Amino acid sequence: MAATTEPTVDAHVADNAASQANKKKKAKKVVADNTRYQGIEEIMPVSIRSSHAKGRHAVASKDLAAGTLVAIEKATAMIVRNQSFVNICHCCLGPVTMKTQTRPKVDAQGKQLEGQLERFTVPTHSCTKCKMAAYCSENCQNAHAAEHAVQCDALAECNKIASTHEVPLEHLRAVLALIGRRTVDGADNSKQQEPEFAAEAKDAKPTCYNCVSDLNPNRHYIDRDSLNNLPAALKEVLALVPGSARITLSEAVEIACIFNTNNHPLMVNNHQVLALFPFSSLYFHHSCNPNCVYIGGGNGVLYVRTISDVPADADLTISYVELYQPREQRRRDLLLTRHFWCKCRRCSTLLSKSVDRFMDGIQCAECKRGVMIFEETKEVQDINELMTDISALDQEIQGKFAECESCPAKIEVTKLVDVLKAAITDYGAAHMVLQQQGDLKTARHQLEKFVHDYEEKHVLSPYNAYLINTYITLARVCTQLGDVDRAIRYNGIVVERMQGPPDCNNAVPDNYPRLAEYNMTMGDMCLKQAKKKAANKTPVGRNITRRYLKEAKTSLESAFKARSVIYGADSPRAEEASKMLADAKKEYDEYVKATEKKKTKKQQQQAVAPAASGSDAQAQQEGTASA
Ligand SMILES: C[S@+](CC[C@H](N)C(=O)[O-])C[C@H]1O[C@@H](n2cnc3c(N)ncnc32)[C@H](O)[C@@H]1O
Repeated sequence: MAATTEPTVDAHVADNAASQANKKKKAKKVVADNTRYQGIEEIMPVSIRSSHAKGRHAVASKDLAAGTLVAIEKATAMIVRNQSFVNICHCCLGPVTMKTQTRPKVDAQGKQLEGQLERFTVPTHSCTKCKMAAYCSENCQNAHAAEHAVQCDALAECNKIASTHEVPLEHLRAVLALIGRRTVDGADNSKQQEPEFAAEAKDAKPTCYNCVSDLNPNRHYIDRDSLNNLPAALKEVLALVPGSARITLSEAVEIACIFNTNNHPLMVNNHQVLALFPFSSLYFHHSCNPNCVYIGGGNGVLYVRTISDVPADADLTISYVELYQPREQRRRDLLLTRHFWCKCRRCSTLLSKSVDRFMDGIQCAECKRGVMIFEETKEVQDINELMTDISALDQEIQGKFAECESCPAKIEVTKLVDVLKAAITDYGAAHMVLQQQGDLKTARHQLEKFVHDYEEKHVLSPYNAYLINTYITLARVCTQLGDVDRAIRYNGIVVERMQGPPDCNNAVPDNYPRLAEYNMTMGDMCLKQAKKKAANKTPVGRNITRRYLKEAKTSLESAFKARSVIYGADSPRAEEASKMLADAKKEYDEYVKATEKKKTKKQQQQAVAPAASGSDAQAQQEGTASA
């Protein structure tokens, strides 16, 4: 991979087509070599395998309990996303502090306004030359210096180059970040490197640059416009990289596609980071019913943990997309972002036999119980085809009927598709009010109307993903509007339905991170609301308080269990859930005790009262008698 003579952009595009075709042919014959990655087997309970059918993949080396750590990997390269650019450190992802400065004020034409100054904020530590890297401290800036030095001149021009060639800025930044890694690894001196695996995050070293070329760029799936413009943009970028660190244009395009296809988004304090973890991307395949999760820690470290018990030899899988979506939506998301058509077991099962039918389906207008679905069979091979060939679906459904699974009713598939299309349009319109106008009250009204039109009128299955996603938004909107009782009700619907119908429930896996967070929110809201409602001493008030406290306990118990599995029993997130659970239990026990005490006192009084009135009567009688 050493620097060689630069090919022209056109030659590069032609080369690509040929090398892609060759690679496709080769891929069928060659079983990948795992040697470079075998070190992981010594420290983690995984076996790494390679086969014609699955390519490289990881399996459990023994029976694993839910919550077992199966990999720790530090990113080869990461980029803080454009919108969070100055918020988190480009070295360790810690928070960046800002300082205020002043500068001469200018008018709309850029003319300096005499004697007028304006204040603006900049990161306390940043590269003053390119202004494209922010840090949390001087230490981090120094630690990143060698990696940054080879990128600095190019980063300074990146914005301009990206907009001239109409390519995403992040594609260019990703290539530069990888060039930075390659330099500090010493790969520019053709040094052979091996990935070093660690059992603890503190010992993890970034996976070396050389492993990047093992990843699949899935170039034929990337949208043609950005792929066509990329070589010219990267050519300009490479010209600004110091000669010793420079790579060939072909290699730059290849690693841009690899980063684009294989990066994992990490959320760090609500800021998004894109990071490349070659080992995890290579060996943990995607499944829509995964048995592992990946969790991004600070410092660009990725943890992979089992979320269910996994028997020895079973494939270890993670999900690259949001799971509570209709199957076709998940597949399209994967095609757009990861550039492959999902063939996991869940997606390969007939829709009519899968829990997916509820998320996709409409409700039978006759019996108002059964779901009706359209069994879509067409595999989309190419993203460009997906964008352009909308008539394919129309042709496929002509003259077909969908049957109700509970009664003999049938409808034309074209009508079923019309219902779904209308639901998607209305769903989009209701959410648009929120996004564009930010008007919470109107948005709530629209979202509740969607629920009324599609659930209460029995149009969509109650488990349909558009309905659940509407409840998710409604819970958030009601919280913002201060209607906590309603927010609790909507959040409760989400928690209950997200697991799928009772007799068919693995719409999301056990210990699914999003579900854990909805349980956490539920527990938090119920606990706070119960404390407020406790002031209401009427029987109704007491009932509500007790119900909320009970709900808080149940939700927090689930959240604590799930967070311990997902993040580890000693993680700060599990600890937070444990503290809240202890608080909920204490509040519940004390409330029950206090109300029981009151009840007993009242009962005693009531028990004494008839006796007292009895003796009064007797006394009266006696009195009368004595009188
Ligand atoms: C780089 S990794 C896996 C490594 C791959 N097995 C190999 O040896 O090159 C991700 C790639 O595996 C394939 N893949 C993973 N999960 C898949 C799934 N559920 N359905 C179809 N292909 C999948 C896709 O081609 C994807 O781009």
